[in-house]
Amino acid sequence: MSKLTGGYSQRRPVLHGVSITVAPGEMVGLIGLNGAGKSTAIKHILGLMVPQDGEVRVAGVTLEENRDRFRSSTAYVPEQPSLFPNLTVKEHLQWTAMAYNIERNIAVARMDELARAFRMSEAMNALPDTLSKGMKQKVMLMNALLVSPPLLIIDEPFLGLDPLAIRGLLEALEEARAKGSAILLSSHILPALERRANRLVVLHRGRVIAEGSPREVKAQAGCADPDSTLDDAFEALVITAEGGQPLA
Ligand SMILES: Nc1ncnc2c1ncn2[C@@H]1O[C@H](COP(=O)(O)OP(=O)(O)OP(=O)(O)O)[C@@H](O)[C@H]1O
Repeated sequence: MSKLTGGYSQRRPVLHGVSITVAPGEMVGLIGLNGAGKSTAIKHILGLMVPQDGEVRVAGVTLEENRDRFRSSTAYVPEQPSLFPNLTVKEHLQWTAMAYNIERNIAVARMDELARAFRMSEAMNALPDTLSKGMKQKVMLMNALLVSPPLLIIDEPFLGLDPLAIRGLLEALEEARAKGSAILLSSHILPALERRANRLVVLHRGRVIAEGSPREVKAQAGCADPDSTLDDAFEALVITAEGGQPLA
């Protein structure tokens, strides 16, 4: 998105001239306090909200220029899993494979790989109601990774996942990234982003207050100490943006 201003009312925009770029083969972490504007930015990128100013381009096109290309180039995993109650895990994946015209052999091999990566092999014939919260989230992630679209947007993927699932997810994302997917990850779990994201965008009150590699963001925050963490840097950036006031 480029110089985007937008929100829920014309009079009080939530985003003010926000630019976020995610290049193919790049994993970008979107971070910010509750209410900073992350979900609003994601809704604009998905074409669910109309910008007041600026534009969103996905795979080179705006929604108005090419609706099909814009929409089919993105897979989105929301924070709250939403699954079909009457479809098993495997049927969800088969349905996705069909909807996205993935060749049968490739889909079957990929489903096996994903089931192993997320330790879901034994749950493939289960219905959503019988799965734990984290397992439902895994099904959402497996569906998105099966499609492996040009742009993958994931909202707070780590909550509810056990440590091995987080590792499985990060490895699967790394693989998607290496194959050329652009990945935008919105999360409050900064250590995972610090280790894995190529770039970070820090949003505060609807504005980008820092951007760059984790190391660059720490430098922008004035965190010179090599032991300082991204959490330290984030706190320093927000305090500076608030004019030096301690956070309430
Ligand atoms: N449907 C809505 N109608 C009106 N205002 C909204 C709506 N959704 C969010 N907002 C407002 O927009 C601002 C940004 O909210 P947003 O959900 O984008 O934040 P966020 O960074 O995703 O926060 P969180 O980390 O809590 O998910 C907040 O001030 C919020 O109150």
